[in-house]
Amino acid sequence: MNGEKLLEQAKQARKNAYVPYSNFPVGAAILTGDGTIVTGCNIENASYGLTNCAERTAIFKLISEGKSDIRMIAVVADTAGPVSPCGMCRQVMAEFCSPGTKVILSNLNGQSKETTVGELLPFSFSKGDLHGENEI
Ligand SMILES: O=c1ccn([C@H]2C[C@H](O)[C@@H](CO)O2)c(=O)[nH]1
Ligand SMILES: [Zn+2]
Repeated sequence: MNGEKLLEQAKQARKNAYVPYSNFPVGAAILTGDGTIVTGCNIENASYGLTNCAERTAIFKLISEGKSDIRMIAVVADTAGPVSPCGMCRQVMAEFCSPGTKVILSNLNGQSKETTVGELLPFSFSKGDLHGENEI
């Protein structure tokens, strides 16, 4: 499984997005160490703030299935350049990924950017901060 194939899965999941308010469907796909793929789409609500992004849908599905070991995340939307995950999703990625975990961001024209969770959210708040273990 490579980034291109994972992006294809994200594009498929994007078709399931529930976006009556923004009309901005987003798809995400996660690859784990054992080759499992879990996908997600954004799911909106009449109470706008309850919206769940595609990335968090995929991560929460994965965790709720008792899986972890995220190796790669792909995200796709109809943006001018590669889509850029929101801050909330970056924080959730930081919780369940390593700083080096690969993230492939793309648009529908095939413009894509490969980055990492650590690049997307440097100096993130984490478990260690709660327990007094992190130093600057
Ligand atoms: O990376 C992103 C950016 C935005 N959205 C969603 C949230 C909302 O449903 C819509 C517009 O912000 O796109 C995602 O799912 N992922
Ligand atoms: Zn988000």
